Amino acid sequence: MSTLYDKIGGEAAVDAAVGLFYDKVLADERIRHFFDGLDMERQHRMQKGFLTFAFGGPNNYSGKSMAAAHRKLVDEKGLDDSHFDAVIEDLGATLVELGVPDELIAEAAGIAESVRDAVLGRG
Ligand code: HEM
Repeated sequence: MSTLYDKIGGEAAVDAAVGLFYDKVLADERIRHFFDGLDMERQHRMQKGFLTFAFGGPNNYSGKSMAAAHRKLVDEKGLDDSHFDAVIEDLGATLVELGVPDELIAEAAGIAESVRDAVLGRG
């Protein structure tokens, strides 16, 4: 059965989406401050890791848990649901621009939702 990742277009789609998504996140006044001062490599790890995950892609990510990766942001910078909502919105806008059908966008948002509590340190 083909996964959402395959349906969206696999790694090529992730690569196409990374640049667009990055521009939206950094232009988004609700969340851009979380990325201030991060080097490009870390930025890229976040964007690509986020998109691959949201597309249900191959789980090559071997870094920290979602909770550990975002703990400082929650504890020191007040990362909360409103910021999570903003990222999901930017993801949706990115995929609309790439011509991804609505039902696949909804699927990607659903996958991202599945780690909301972990990212926000609620378990
Ligand atoms: C589905 C939700 C999310 C996923 C799958 C995700 C994924 C990731 C991944 C894979 C990393 C890299 C961790 C590492 O290798 O060190 C990361 C780091 C990061 N994430 Fe997320 N993220 C999500 C939500 C968010 C949200 C809502 C924000 C802020 C608005 C955010 C901001 C960041 C930042 C700033 C880093 C870098 C932290 C650092 O390097 O110190 N993430 N995220």
